[in-house]
Amino acid sequence: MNRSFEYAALPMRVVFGAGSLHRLPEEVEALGLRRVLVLCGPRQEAVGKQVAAALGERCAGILPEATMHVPIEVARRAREVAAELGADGCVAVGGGSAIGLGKAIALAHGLPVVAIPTTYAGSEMTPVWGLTEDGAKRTGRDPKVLPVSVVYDPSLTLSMPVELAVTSGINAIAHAAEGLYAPDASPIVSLMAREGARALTGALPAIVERPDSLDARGEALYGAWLCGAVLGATTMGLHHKLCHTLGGTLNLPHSETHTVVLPHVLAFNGGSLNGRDLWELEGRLGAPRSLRSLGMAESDIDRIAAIVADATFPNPRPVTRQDVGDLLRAAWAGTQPAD
Ligand SMILES: NC(=O)C1=CN([C@@H]2O[C@H](COP(=O)(O)OP(=O)(O)OC[C@H]3O[C@@H](n4cnc5c(N)ncnc54)[C@H](O)[C@@H]3O)[C@@H](O)[C@H]2O)C=CC1
Ligand SMILES: O=C(O)/C=C\C(=O)CC(=O)O
Repeated sequence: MNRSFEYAALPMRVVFGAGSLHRLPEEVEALGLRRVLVLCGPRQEAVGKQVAAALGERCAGILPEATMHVPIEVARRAREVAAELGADGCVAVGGGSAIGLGKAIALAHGLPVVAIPTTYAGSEMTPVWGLTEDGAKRTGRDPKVLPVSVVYDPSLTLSMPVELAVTSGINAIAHAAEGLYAPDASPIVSLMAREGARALTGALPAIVERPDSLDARGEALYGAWLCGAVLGATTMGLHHKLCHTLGGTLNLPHSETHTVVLPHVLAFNGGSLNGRDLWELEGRLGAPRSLRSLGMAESDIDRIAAIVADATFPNPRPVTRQDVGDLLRAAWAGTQPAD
């Protein structure tokens, strides 16, 4: 075989294991940080306080205002708070929204981010930032938003509702699926993608059956780490472009949108993960399978199809406006994807 690829390892530390939250103070100390701002979502203020307590006098304050898709107003306020407090870094605890808020501060002020992920979204492993302004989501890559240290503690994911664990796990599988056919894929990325998808497809049914299983939660978080690393290393295609547009333009929920759309994109693109199999797995896991059930109006389909078809992104198969419209109509109605 005539192999040809490029691969750049991202500079970051990972600490993984149940109970590893207790390693946070030494991570922060090793970075030389003295006044960190703790970021979390309003529904996770308790875990934000737990993190602040672990940090002791190194915590400058808590901002429990992380919001999905990082609205620009929320980003601006967080940047102001960080500056007012004289913060020299951020600790973001939560899902992609909390970590995204840390990245928004890093993008403007260059403060290092330590991430403690509590979902499987994978933002902690990427130099990708996202901001939503005037109904449109912009994303970009910048090395300064890549978290410098990531503490994965599966025990912090036990509180994640099973419904979110399922959709967030499928969000992670989406990174693996598109990483496998990305133009900048490489052998190490493909290994991570296959192993991440394997871990998650095994762990999600186990979580549904036994939500309190730390082993299953740990296996899912391990898979999420790998899939997040795939997202960080490759350029995503049609699936991620569709989900960004649906999320940023219509404010649809992130992981649920990924869950509904992915089987249809896989059926369209082909590739090594099968869309029909995933759709059937989603049915067994009780996951949402229609955009209609997420609140999308049918009348928005053509508008989203036009935005996506006019955008530039790599994809293994060329995409027309008609293709995107047909795909969205099937995902909106929740019909079984084509074989
Ligand atoms: N820049 C990047 O590389 C990436 C960015 N993202 C962004 O992240 C956002 C979505 O992140 P998600 O993690 O899907 O959602 P999220 O961070 O908004 O979390 C969803 C809800 O679940 C709660 N939650 C999270 N973990 C929990 C736990 N363990 N127990 C109980 N409640 C918990 C949160 O507080 C929130 O209310 C989107 O804005 C998306 O664009 C997602 C993936 C990668
Ligand atoms: O939208 C962002 O903030 C950046 C990337 C992602 O959300 C990746 C994804 O769609 O899961």
